[in-house]
Amino acid sequence: MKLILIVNPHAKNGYAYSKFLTLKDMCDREGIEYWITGTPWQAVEKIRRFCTEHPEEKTLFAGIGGDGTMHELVNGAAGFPHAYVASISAGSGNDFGRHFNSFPFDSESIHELSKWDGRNEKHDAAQFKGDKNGWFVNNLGVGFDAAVAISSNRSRVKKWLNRLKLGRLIYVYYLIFHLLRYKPQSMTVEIDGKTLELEKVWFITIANQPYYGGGMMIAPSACSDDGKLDLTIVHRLSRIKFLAVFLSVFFGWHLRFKEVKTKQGKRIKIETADKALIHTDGEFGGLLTQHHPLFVEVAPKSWLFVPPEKQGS
Ligand SMILES: Nc1ncnc2c1ncn2[C@@H]1O[C@H](COP(=O)(O)OP(=O)(O)OP(=O)(O)O)[C@@H](O)[C@H]1O
Repeated sequence: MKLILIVNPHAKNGYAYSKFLTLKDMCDREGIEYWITGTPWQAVEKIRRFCTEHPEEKTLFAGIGGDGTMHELVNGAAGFPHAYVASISAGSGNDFGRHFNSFPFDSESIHELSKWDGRNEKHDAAQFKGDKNGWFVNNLGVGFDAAVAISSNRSRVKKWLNRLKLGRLIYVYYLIFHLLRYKPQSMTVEIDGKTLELEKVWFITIANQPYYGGGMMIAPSACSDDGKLDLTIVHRLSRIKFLAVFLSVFFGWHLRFKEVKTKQGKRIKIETADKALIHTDGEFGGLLTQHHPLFVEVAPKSWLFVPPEKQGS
């Protein structure tokens, strides 16, 4: 059994990297392999290549980063029966760790992982196909929430605000920015063969676990090993009421609004005659357009997770 640490040097604005440097000598001394990624998506390609070239070797890939890093690890490992995934928490939002449980970022965790005995849990992920293809493990969003997440991720100011521990301000800024400009759209959603025609849709999220946006409980009933995905659909409401709904997600009160629909399903198709942004685990997931409908399908128990032995880290 093999352990490979995967360090995203950009997670939490370089915190993951600078902290890892304090543990690097220990890893070198103890022969623990680590990859420090050079570009986004490199981890996915390296994991797939490694798993293909070493089909007999049970390998545990432990991500040092946040949700974007774990998104890459699951995209690399999903579908390989000998690839296992763990998370060492070193990101800003860490919704992955909130649900699945991460290891704390310290030498004890690395030691524990290096003595891993094969213990694991099987979880669902989902595959999406559209303008872009891939897997997600936390959630996928279409529309307003994707616009806010993607604008915030791309913002150069975010880095500086994060250094001042004011990173959330950038979400508030883009929340207001898109709230004033966003045009809700008509969408057709097919869930396990049943069609819903929806008007004035602000956003649709498809969740595998409850948390998103750094701790908001968007889908309280979502369960990552039930073979189903949980949809939250927000539509047909004024800008001002939408703001109230969006803010209520922080307290989990959004389900009390009649304009918020929840559904469960295994196979989902979303179409629009307009154009909408998609995020997958908070990362850019392509565009929903007339020419590129979005297909999402749950992949039950398709990846193997190694949680800390002491839960709640
Ligand atoms: N070597 C790299 N160079 C640049 N970007 C990278 C590299 N490796 C991964 N990334 C990207 O870095 C971004 C941020 O990573 P991540 O999401 O893990 O950290 P975070 O934003 O601090 O945490 P969270 O998403 O939990 O708030 C992701 O989009 C990921 O794809």
